[in-house]
Amino acid sequence: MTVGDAVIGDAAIACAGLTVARGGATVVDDVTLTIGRGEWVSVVGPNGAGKTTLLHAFAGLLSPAGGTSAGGTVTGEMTVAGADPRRTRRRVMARKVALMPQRPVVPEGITVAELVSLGRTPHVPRFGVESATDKDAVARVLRRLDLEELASRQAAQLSGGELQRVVLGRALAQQPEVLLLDEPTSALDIGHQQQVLDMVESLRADEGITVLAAMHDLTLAAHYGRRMVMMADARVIADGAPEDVLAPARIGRVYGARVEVLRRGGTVVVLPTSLGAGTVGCAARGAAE
Ligand SMILES: Nc1ncnc2c1ncn2[C@@H]1O[C@H](COP(=O)(O)OP(=O)(O)OP(=O)(O)O)[C@@H](O)[C@H]1O
Repeated sequence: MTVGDAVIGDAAIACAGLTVARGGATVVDDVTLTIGRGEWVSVVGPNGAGKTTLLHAFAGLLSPAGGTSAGGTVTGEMTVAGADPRRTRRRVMARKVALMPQRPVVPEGITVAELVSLGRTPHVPRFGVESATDKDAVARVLRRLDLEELASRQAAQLSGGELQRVVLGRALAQQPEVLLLDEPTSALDIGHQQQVLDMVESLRADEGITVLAAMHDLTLAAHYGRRMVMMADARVIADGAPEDVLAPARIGRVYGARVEVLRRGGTVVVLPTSLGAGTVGCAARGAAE
């Protein structure tokens, strides 16, 4: 099977010339990527670069079969877990691909356990009831994410960080082949950041799920993603090992930030520096190379 010029073979995600237009603007521009099964790829880039839109395109949230919806116009080639999300029914796609959204919508009156159970919906037959397997999957997720004590609480009353773990739980309960994470740890304290990302990493290593995670924390993104894709102005401007992508000059150009990039024990650490102490500094716009 090929997408564009690439032979995708066993790829979990492949796209060629993927372009998304929204509200008259091109917000994802000519993106070509191939992501192998079992990879963890971190997507980084400044606000508005197009990260969420890319994840939504892969999740099939932007356009129904045919290509156009209020969400945007998606052109180019794309396959995710063996299917084109634009031409595959949402329920079928949801058995293979789960998205943890940046801004979750929480139905009124729903408990934590019920919200996590929603992840089983694509697996439960229409007009059927949850099986023992479904209940087991939910119980396992509640345990692994340290959510058992919160199970009967109203989801709408949780703290931002608690809710973020519950929403990840819903995505994990889907038991997807491809897990799309949009800022999965933005509301978490440092302990829960590690707990949650370590858990996703163990699922990747043990069960071979593919992880594509949009993350703002460059150090965490580099620590968990063996590969990093950097976006700016709707385009992919760098794709490779974190130590290559996170060049201080590039971070300065793309983010308009002054940073120092250190290597510590095989991982890359990005430190903000104060005026005068930094290595670089300049404008954020027009950063695409
Ligand atoms: N429904 C929409 N209609 C029009 N423009 C949109 C819509 N959704 C997003 N955009 C625009 O698309 C661009 C990319 O947005 P996107 O949310 O993908 O960026 P991002 O890289 O995820 O940003 P952030 O880091 O701030 O979450 C932004 O300029 C945004 O304003």
